[in-house]
Amino acid sequence: MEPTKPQDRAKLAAGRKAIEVYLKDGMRIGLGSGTTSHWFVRALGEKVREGFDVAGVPTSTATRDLAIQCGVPLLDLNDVEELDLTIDGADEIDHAGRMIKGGGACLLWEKMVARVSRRMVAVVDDAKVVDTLGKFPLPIEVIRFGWRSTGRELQTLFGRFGLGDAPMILRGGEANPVITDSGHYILDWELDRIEQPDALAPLFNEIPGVVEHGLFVGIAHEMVIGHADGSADVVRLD
Ligand SMILES: O=C(CO)[C@H](O)[C@H](O)COP(=O)(O)O
Repeated sequence: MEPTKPQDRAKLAAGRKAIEVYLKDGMRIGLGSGTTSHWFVRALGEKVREGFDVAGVPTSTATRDLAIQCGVPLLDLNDVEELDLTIDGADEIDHAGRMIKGGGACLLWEKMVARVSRRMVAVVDDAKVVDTLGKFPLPIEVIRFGWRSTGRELQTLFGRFGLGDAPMILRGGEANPVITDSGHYILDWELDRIEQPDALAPLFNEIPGVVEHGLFVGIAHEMVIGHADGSADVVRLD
């Protein structure tokens, strides 16, 4: 079914363009999460029905379920040394291809799958492209044990970058916290402007309790930017 909302039409345009430009018979593909990636997965299902031999590693249980519904054959990441390509969305992307991801709480699997992919293509609607990352709250996946303590360490780290005022927000709230596919919590950080994403990104994983963070730097090779009129631009980043 064709979407009616302009942003959804832009997401569909990006997903379709990704199929047109990148998909080749025989490919093994990382299947991203979120609504934009899901347009891609649906379009991939159509290709499978046309006879394409493709298979994918899903980056969330939601994408796994959709892929099964669409008839896209699945692979286990354990059995894959390298993927040809990952197609995945983003919550924000700057002109250098640095991204904030994890709005759908899937950042851990998304980063693991992107890492084993020869190429990673970000599919976004044009509202996601920004000059400076940070308006979208940065998601950080933490283990449940001592999550406040981990959060305080994160606050200290942000303070070193002049970002120390952001409150600690547990996604879903304490009464009903969001639990990721791997059983963790998400802390969302309203940082407003992340001026030094490259310097900040490697420091999160030094904090015990942090499982993964939603800054994806040096990961995307290309981006496909969809527009509500159905057109889409391909931007190469390397
Ligand atoms: O990172 C993600 C999920 O963890 C998604 O790629 C991101 O949230 C974009 O989603 P959408 O395509 O629905 O806007």
